[in-house]
Amino acid sequence: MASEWILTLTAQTPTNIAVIKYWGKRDESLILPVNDSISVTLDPGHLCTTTTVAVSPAFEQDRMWLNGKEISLSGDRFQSCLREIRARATDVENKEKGIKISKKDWEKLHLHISSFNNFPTAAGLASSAAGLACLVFSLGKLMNVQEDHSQLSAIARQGSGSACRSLYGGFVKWIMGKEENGSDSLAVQLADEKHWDELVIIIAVVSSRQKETSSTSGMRESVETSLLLQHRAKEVVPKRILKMEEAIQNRDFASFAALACADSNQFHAVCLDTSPPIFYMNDTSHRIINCVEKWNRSEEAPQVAYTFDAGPNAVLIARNRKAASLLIQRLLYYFPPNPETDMNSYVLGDKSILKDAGIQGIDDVEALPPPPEIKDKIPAQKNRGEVSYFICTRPGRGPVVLSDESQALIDPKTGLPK
Ligand SMILES: Nc1ncnc2c1ncn2[C@@H]1O[C@H](COP(=O)(O)OP(=O)(O)OP(=O)(O)O)[C@@H](O)[C@H]1O
Ligand SMILES: C[C@@](O)(CCOP(=O)(O)OP(=O)(O)O)CC(=O)O
Repeated sequence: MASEWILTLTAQTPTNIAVIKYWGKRDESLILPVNDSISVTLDPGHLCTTTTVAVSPAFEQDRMWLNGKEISLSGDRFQSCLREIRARATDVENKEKGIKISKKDWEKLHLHISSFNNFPTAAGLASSAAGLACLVFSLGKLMNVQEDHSQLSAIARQGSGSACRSLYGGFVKWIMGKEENGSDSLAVQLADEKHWDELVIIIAVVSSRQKETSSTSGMRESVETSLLLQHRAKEVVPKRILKMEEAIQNRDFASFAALACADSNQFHAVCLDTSPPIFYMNDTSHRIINCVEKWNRSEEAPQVAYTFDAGPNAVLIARNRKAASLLIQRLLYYFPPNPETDMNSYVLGDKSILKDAGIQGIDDVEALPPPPEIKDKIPAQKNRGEVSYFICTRPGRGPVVLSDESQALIDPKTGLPK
């Protein structure tokens, strides 16, 4: 091997939102869950991680930069992913650059990794899921790993449980598996993103001051203290998984919404059943649930499903574009922005939903009438400034390699972040 070359690869990976939740591990170090879970992959056009991985004989150690800042790779989770993926590396040849790397070379070659999330990191938007999935996917491609996406998902799982579901687009199931070594605890695709492309997803990023308990420690405490978690894992989730798979296959929104809302509520009930109790949702989250429940009950069939992860942010799944535009009207009525806020920075992502709703500027928000389901009742309270911003998105595709050099985050000449 000549010593001056640098080989790079860039990939993009989506985040995902669980509609049947993963909460609780049976093995902490391998990250093996106590139940199956199901998620929807979110459109990477709006929420994604981009990661460039580089290898060179000139690199002296493995290094990583996240959003431009160097971070340590010494944690067990990063180390597990690096070890597992290196163990599966195969021969790589790049004729154009005259580079040949043999399977055994990978053991001594070091990596530089630069990653960027196009949405806030550690803000309850599952950056760890997209981030760890992207790390494993991009390294797998760079090292010519032959394993399929499900096998890669079992490696990403060891970085963060929910990351395994980001190896596929559309609707994904993480099968908990039975093996002690975790080899059968992996993700499979239930349906791709085109299967149910009417769905529209609106995320309400709720302003929150308090630092929440991390998912990792929260679920550890629930496993140790919550009897409801044991009941949920044994009796409730297995049946719900079957029903949710059926609802997705049949595009049965009424069942999908009932199951997703019930499962989110039960996950938060498990958090309350934990000792000491964990509070992830706040008053704003509860107000959003009320708004959706009230509206759904006033219609013949549910229009929107809600689900909340380990934080106060709401993920709202509307049955179609029409329902999404009626939803954004309601959300903006109850949660108008602070004065001086530019609508362009208050509603992000697919802004065409806003256009469908007839909202161009702040004046249109102020002029919104109360939703009909509260008509003739006590005027609804407005909660200005309780939501930081909304993101409009949809179910999206799985990881892809980006071949356009301009999207790479590492300079191919220096081996350092651009
Ligand atoms: N692009 C990335 N590449 C590698 N690791 C990442 C990346 N983005 C985030 N992470 C890891 O995930 C951690 C943040 O995870 P954390 O669970 O705190 O937040 P989150 O996933 O954004 O929110 P939540 O889990 O509440 O939805 C970061 O500190 C980092 O270790
Ligand atoms: C509430 C959840 O979002 C919990 C996600 O937990 P993480 O995957 O972040 O936890 P670790 O495996 O410890 O990294 C539900 C879900 O995504 O299924």
